[in-house]
Amino acid sequence: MGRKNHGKAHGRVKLPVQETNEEEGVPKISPQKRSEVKNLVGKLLKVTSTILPTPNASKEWEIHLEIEKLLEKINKLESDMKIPISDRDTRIEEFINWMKENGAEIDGIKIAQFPGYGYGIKAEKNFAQGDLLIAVPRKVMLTTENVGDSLLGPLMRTDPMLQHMPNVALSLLLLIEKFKPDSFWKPYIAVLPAEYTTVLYFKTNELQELKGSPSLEPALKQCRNIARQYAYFSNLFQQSTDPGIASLREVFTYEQYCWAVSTVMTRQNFVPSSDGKSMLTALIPMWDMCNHTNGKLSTDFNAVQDRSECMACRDYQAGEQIFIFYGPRTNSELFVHNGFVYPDNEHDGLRLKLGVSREDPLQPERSKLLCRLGIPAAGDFLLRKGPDPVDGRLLAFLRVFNMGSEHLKHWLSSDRSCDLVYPDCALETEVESKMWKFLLTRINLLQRAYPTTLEEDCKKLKNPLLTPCSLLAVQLRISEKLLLDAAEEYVKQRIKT
Ligand SMILES: C[S@@+](CC[C@H](N)C(=O)[O-])C[C@H]1O[C@@H](n2cnc3c(N)ncnc32)[C@H](O)[C@@H]1O
Repeated sequence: MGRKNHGKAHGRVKLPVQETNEEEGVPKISPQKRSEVKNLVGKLLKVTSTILPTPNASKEWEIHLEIEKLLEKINKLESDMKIPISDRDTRIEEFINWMKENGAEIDGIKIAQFPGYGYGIKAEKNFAQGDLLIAVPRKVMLTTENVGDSLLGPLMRTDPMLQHMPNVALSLLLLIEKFKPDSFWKPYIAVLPAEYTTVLYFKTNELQELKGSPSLEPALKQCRNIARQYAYFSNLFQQSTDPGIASLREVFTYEQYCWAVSTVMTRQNFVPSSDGKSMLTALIPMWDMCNHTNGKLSTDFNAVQDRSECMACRDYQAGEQIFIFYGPRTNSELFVHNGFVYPDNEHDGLRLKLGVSREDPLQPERSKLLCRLGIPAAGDFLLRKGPDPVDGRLLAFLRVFNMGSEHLKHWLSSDRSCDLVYPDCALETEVESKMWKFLLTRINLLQRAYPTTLEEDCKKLKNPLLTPCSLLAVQLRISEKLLLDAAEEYVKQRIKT
């Protein structure tokens, strides 16, 4: 598909390396600095590959600090390869023309700035729910199907990371296209943000705002994974004798990798492959300018017209911002994977790590009953936002977790054990009361882990000097605390009755 549609844009062309800017190439760094980077990358690979036998937040933080120190040195050395950033604002018209020339249907909408959102899509006429808003032909999408035809093709066929992680492959492809002067996707890449507020862009003091939050651990994991990927590819590119890869080596820095990964993380979608047999990770120009709101998914792939179609998820008046629904994600997930927090999130929830201890003498019985219910004996459970914070899965786990041996025996021999997921299941009062008290203790422990109060956070949010990343961390803390407070109230009511 790629070769047929885009001709030489996908061909194996060597990236030019000159001494000036993004349009012409990237300035080189000295052989001495390159060798220093190589040395630091070796250390980075080692630190990022540390295996912790059990999850340990303070050890994870120590590792993060070590990683940060190495990355700081690497960034300094690689700063010679920095390129000036062009203003995306000045490239919008060219991008819109490119989209239309390539068959996109984008009448009645435009790209505009919205405070607090960056760019977004604005309605220029009225749209009714279900109307077609944006149609993007496959031709302009950047997908993992394009990787095979690119400089990465030979590596893709042998490298396990590229084969198993399509988002990584797409990130590297995006970098290749960014630095290819005649890239077909140049008008698209020119309107992408120059930087992001994903956790990869957080400074140590900004990440510290998450102290006590259950979101700190996944945020640190994300930083560690991306640093490891960078180290892995940096090493690989240094050693490769492939001329295509040698060109990639000249532009590959930690900063550029973070940019590419963050672009893919915050904008990716999935489309069917050209033969319809599998799903591809894809960047969909224009559609990816839409910001998120509560609602229903309203984008689909039209196989007949070979294009992605986005419908209005509600009525829109001319002048309004048009939103889409990204999917049911918690604020913690939006924070770690999408670089924003959505205070009105209907799908918000808080991850509770729960598990039956191997030391528990009743562990075999509990595990057996949980298994019967299709629930793992250890794992992540979600405490939901809203009037009904405990879903059936969590409820059943808590019940089984708090049963005595007689109760377990009863429920293991009962053919009604599936009822344990329902709130109105006729359960022994003793178990019910024990489990609500257990949940209350867990909620209180989480609440006490935060070093600040909700009032202090709300006050901090109003500080005009707060950086965008700190602002997100404080917003996340607030949404977590509000959720915990509401869940605490709910559980206290259950204990009373
Ligand atoms: C797919 S892009 C949307 C276009 C983006 N605003 C831009 O300027 O290119 C997703 C990014 O938009 C921002 N975003 C999307 N929905 C948002 C929301 N409801 N509130 C705040 N930021 C949002 C976040 O920065 C997110 O990473």
